Amino acid sequence: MTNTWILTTDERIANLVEVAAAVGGTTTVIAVAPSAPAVGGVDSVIHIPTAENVPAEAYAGVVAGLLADAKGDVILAANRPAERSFAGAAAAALALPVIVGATSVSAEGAEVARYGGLTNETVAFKGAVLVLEGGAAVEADGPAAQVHEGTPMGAEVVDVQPSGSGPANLAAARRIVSCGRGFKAEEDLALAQALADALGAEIACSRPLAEGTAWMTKDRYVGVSGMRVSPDVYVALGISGQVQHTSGMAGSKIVVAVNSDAEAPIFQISDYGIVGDIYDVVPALTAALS
Ligand SMILES: Cc1cc2nc3c(=O)[nH]c(=O)nc-3n(C[C@H](O)[C@H](O)[C@H](O)COP(=O)(O)OP(=O)(O)OC[C@H]3O[C@@H](n4cnc5c(N)ncnc54)[C@H](O)[C@@H]3O)c2cc1C
Repeated sequence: MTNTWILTTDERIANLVEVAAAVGGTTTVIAVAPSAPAVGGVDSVIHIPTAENVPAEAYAGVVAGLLADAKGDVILAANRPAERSFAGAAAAALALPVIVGATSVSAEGAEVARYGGLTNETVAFKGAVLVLEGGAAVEADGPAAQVHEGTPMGAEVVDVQPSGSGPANLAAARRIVSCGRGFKAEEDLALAQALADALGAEIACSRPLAEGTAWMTKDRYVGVSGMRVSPDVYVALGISGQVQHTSGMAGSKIVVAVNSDAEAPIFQISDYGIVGDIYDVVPALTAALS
């Protein structure tokens, strides 16, 4: 029987627990954190305690060591920086493939988005490491954690510089206001933030605003190489709607787009479209919602 392992640094793994249920067998969480997170809906939790000022990534080898007998199993890692390190270490130790961008997973294989989400490939495997969005926090009543002590690699946190927008969990967000290259300056993103505040939404962006300008952190860009989101409402501001972006938000229930170009592709997948200048429309929307 194929079993599932979930690699995480916290309890934000609701999507992974759901995937594990689809795989079948037992589900074991390996949690690398200062204290054991409470996670329900799984069979067992192994807690690797982190020492003060040692980054979770430094325990990647310890995580891989715990998975020594898991070659035929399905290993799920949340799509976050430390967890991606665990995924790489596990895949290297077990000589398993790493699969990113799966849209569904079973014990035997996965459907994986290809060509920027234009098509899906069916991948068969006997054991694999999959990097998927973690999702919301799971409910608290889970099994008691077994502690596994391990020696980290020699790495130390010497400085912490919080990003302006703070860590995001877009996969769990019910409402998202997303900004594109229609914004001309970083300070103009305050318009989008005000709308997000009025809507109770998370702020997100297209890739150029995270990879090109670095106006937002990389955990806030949506798309085939960024985050996959499925909120109730996705508001796209000054985003053209290239497939590399829309494949990451296609699961949104309601899409609202504001764009000055009536021919912008984003309107083809929008439930509500406003042809107009974001610098006029966004403050008006915010005022109407406040
Ligand atoms: C391998 C690969 C992977 C990629 N992965 C991703 C990914 O994961 N996510 C992602 O987002 N992109 C990704 N991209 C990039 C993607 O192809 C697009 O270039 C990107 O999504 C465009 O971002 P944008 O819509 O913000 O900008 P643009 O395409 O430049 O669109 C800007 C839009 O703003 C509108 N606009 C301009 N001014 C205003 C105004 N004042 N008011 C209203 N509207 C205005 C314009 O009409 C235009 O439609 C990837 C590309 C490659 C090659």
